[in-house]
Amino acid sequence: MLDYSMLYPESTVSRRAVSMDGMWNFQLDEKEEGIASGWTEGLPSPDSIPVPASFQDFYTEKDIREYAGDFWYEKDMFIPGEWEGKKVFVRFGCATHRAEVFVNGVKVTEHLGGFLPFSADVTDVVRYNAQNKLVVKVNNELSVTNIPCGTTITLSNGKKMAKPYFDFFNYSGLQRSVYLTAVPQEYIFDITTDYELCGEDAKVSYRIDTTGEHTVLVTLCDAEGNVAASAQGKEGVLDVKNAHLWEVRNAYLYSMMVQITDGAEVIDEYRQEIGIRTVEVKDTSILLNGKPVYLKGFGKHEDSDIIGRGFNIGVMKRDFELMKWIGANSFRTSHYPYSEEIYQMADREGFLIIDEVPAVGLFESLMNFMEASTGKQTAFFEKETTPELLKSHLHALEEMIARDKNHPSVIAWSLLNEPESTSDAAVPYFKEVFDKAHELDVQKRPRTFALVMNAVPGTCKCHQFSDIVALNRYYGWYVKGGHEMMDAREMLIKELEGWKAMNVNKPFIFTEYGADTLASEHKLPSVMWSQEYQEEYLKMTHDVFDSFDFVKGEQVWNFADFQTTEGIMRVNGNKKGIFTRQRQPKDVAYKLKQRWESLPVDF
Ligand SMILES: CCCN1C[C@@H](O)[C@H](O)[C@@H](C(=O)O)C1
Repeated sequence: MLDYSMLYPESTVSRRAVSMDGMWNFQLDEKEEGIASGWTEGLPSPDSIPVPASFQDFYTEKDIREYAGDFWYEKDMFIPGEWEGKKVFVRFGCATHRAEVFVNGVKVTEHLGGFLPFSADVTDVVRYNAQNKLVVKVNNELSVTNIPCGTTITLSNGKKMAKPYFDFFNYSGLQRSVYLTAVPQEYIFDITTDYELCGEDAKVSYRIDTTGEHTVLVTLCDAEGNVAASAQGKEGVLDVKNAHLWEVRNAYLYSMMVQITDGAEVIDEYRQEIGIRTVEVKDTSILLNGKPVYLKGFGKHEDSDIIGRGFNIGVMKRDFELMKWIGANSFRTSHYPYSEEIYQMADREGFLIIDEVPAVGLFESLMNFMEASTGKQTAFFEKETTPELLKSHLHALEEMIARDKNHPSVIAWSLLNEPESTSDAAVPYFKEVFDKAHELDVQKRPRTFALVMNAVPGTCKCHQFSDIVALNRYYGWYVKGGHEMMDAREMLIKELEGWKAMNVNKPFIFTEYGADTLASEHKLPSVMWSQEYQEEYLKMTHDVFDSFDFVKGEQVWNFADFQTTEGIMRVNGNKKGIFTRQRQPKDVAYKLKQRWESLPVDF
């Protein structure tokens, strides 16, 4: 069990959640002098910067964009007198990739992992009815002992630089909202739900974790506010008659009200939206509420102009409108858990999410997938650092499942992305990760990982752990691109024939396939990077998918163009988007819309 609650910050009759978003003081600490120089009491010569946001794209200096090392944030926070007697926390949506938190000069917590929330209990260090000094030291260096993996080099001028083992920019900072929260001394710590369908009715099993022993009441209301069921006790089952199920692209949310009571007094109260649905794998089908579903959608990134990987509520709204327009029903949170608000929106809009832990870059090379496409074998999991990496990986997995477990939109866990999975050493590592996910998730959702290109029939030693086999494949781009596409098609068919011959009897989905495309490029006949080529590539790939009945999902890489490190393979970022980074359609979006709107519903 984590030592901080993962419940989303909410104000209720017993709680307060105050946003600290806005301009914060900010200062780089290239000499790593901050601790010794007393920055924990306040920054000596700060700039000011928005939170939530990555810091890299605000400035004009390349040294700042490429900065790797320590950097500090500072914010004054007023703690009202009426909070005295409650427990007071500072809750970070994330701090990328690690943080130490100080209040009034006292260290209150630290956290490793850049894409999940954590809280600092500041009850005993704050002054009430007064301003308090919050200072956060963040560090964005990469290594092979934390996820996502990479390394940090030192340039000839002594400056550090991140070298990711992954294909997205190492944006960092306080990239999600920060809240000041107050809860009663006895409060609701966690809520866990599970579902069973019984004809027209449903059973909602629940467990409520609190910090005390008073009575717990649970009331489930339908969307009209009518009580659908209620129960007393920290664990129980709510019998819901004529349950209105949560369906793909046809969401229905109930409101679960949880109260800790002492007679008529409400000690703590928290409300969470839930969707009654089941998800399971049966043979080669993915079943939602017992009915087969075919995943249509994307690999995405939390990525946009100016604020980088900062949570952008407007981009979130536009992305969902575009996904509805194009006929998608799902996306993978490649390659890290996204902001909570995105899952809340998917719950409301009826989108299916494959929730991915930031285990990317677990392959022994900088351009990992390029090495993989050459069949290069690496013993990534035989390093002496592997045990420490596994510890970080399992902790991030525990946080992700604790945070996202009650979202009806989350239908599967992606536990690694393009790891090295062809060596014997990978097998025990994968077993630990997959077993942990099964143990932590009361709903026992399907588990998967994205197979990199050298993980094919006969070489991959780890797809045995997957409930859904997810393939990242680029036949026609990284392999046999251009006029050789006819041979790429044959290679894709050959691989799928190979999987078919293995009688894996699991659903296969493509979690990546795509072609870099400049929205400015038209060419007849086509050439790679032209809009015409992206269309030809997707048509070839889809035609092959349609001839294998165990293919149960297609998630194009990528929803939108996104920022990567600079290099000879990237034109100011990855251009495989169906939409531009500014969320405007490339020509192929209209073809994809036609395909997805014409695909049969049942598979
Ligand atoms: C084996 C494919 C790996 N895949 C990872 C993803 O993060 C990259 O952006 C993508 C690409 O190269 O476009 C390749």
